[in-house]
Amino acid sequence: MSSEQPTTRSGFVVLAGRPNVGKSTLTNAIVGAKVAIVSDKPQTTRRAIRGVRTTPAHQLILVDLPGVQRPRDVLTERMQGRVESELRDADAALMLVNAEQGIGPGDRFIAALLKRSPKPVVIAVNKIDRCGKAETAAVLHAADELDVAEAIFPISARAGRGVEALVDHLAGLLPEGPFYFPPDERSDQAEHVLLAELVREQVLRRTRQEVPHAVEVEVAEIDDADEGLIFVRAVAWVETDSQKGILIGRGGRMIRAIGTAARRELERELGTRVHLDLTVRVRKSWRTDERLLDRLGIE
Ligand SMILES: Nc1nc2c(ncn2[C@@H]2O[C@H](COP(=O)(O)OP(=O)(O)OP(=O)(O)O)[C@@H](O)[C@H]2O)c(=O)[nH]1
Repeated sequence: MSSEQPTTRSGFVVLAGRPNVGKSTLTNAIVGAKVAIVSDKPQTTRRAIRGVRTTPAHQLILVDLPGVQRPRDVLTERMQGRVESELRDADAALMLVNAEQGIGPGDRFIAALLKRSPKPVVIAVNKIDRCGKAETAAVLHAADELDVAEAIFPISARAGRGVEALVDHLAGLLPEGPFYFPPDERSDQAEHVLLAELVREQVLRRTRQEVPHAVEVEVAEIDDADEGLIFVRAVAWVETDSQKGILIGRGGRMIRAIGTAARRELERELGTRVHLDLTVRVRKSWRTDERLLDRLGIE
């Protein structure tokens, strides 16, 4: 008779994919909680957010990478560096492609990047809820022709279709070993970063064109000294006075709407009443300000 402990598997899977393919939605579906914000604007994800999924048998840690892009400014250069270093430290890579759009040059660029690493690569073809059978089959075939993946899964991250089969396969790629995080932990994001992301999500929902990408949110203070009420002071940084004007809106209407919606999200997250103090401030070219990027937690 053996008295050995059942073996567990644990490890890191990096998520790569063009902007807007559904990486955040899939992270949330796998983890079973909202750990990454979702928006219909590309390039929403700026940080490598880890979602942690734990079962008795495995712990799968997802590193939700920013949309892979050629370096353009300090911000995207940092993202690029992040992709490469995360790949080095991961056990496998999961490349997400968009079934609705098919395989394009951006996907080929990512596939080439992944091919340079010896780590196993799995492709998930997402948004199959938007496609017919023949269309999905054509994209699965095109994904296979990228010649990078050892397995390909059709999924709908939004509807949860195919996600369990994908997770089972990924779990099998993880090495045997103890868990990195306590079983009830789902993310390693600092609280102020998560709260700032929830505020930024509401900004993204309500703004258009260049404004969404010009905004960064910093949570400067979280004070829970009052019973049953948490005070959160947040600053929305923009790059120009005109962006500030847009964000504040006529008579302050826009910032009030953002603040009200964000406060509800914070209350849901924190499980208590929240007083949100949200101001808009201009910092010319914060994207190239290394010190501010450090303070905002963008590595
Ligand atoms: N129909 C459909 N829409 C989806 C699916 N998965 C994600 N979406 C939508 O696609 C959009 C982008 O999703 P995100 O999860 O924010 O994409 P992302 O890859 O994290 O985006 P970046 O932050 O730009 O890297 C959102 O509007 C999602 O609701 C899916 O399976 N089906």
